[in-house]
Amino acid sequence: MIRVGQGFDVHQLAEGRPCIIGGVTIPYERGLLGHSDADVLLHAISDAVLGALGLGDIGKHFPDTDPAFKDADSLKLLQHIWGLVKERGYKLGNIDSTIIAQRPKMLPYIPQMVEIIAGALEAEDLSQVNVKATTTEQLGFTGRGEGIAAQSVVCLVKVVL
Ligand SMILES: Nc1ccn([C@@H]2O[C@H](COP(=O)(O)O)[C@@H](O)[C@H]2O)c(=O)n1
Ligand SMILES: C[C@@]1(CO)OP(=O)(O)OP(=O)(O)OC[C@H]1O
Repeated sequence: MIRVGQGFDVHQLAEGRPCIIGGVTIPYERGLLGHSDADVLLHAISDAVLGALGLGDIGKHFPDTDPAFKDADSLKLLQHIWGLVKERGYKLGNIDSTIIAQRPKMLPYIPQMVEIIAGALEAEDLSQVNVKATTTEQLGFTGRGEGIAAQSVVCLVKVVL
């Protein structure tokens, strides 16, 4: 038995904020704005995992009106969600994600993101976790550098005992 989910998220780029993507703090002149640390990639992954379980979305579990999640570490939110996966007897099949950003250049940071995501999702092998990046060729809000988007698709596999 497998279950598949997809997630998509967008955060605005703003001055005076750290640029945290996939759990990695990337040196950049601006960062992502949100109620939490605004880790757009971990949010897309969280939504993909919740979608696979039929459990709604990240805002349902961690409302952006709740002060408890102000500046929350999105890795901790994902780890909590992964607990729900394990409770239901699933493990990671594979996950594939794309960061949509004109800048900064993500490629140097992707191996570290993969390690962090693989840790949170308890992957048996790093090949189960793929992260890609693309520009939008200077088109649209991502192309103008107004924000960064991310999308993710996950496959969960029922653990056979
Ligand atoms: N923010 C980004 C965007 C892209 N990359 C890498 O560059 C490659 C080419 O991007 P195009 O949008 O021109 O197709 C892409 O495949 C990524 O490897 C990146 O590192 N950071
Ligand atoms: C993560 C949460 C909660 O702190 O806040 P944001 O960082 O604003 O992120 P978003 O992807 O808009 O929605 C989920 C929120 O509930």
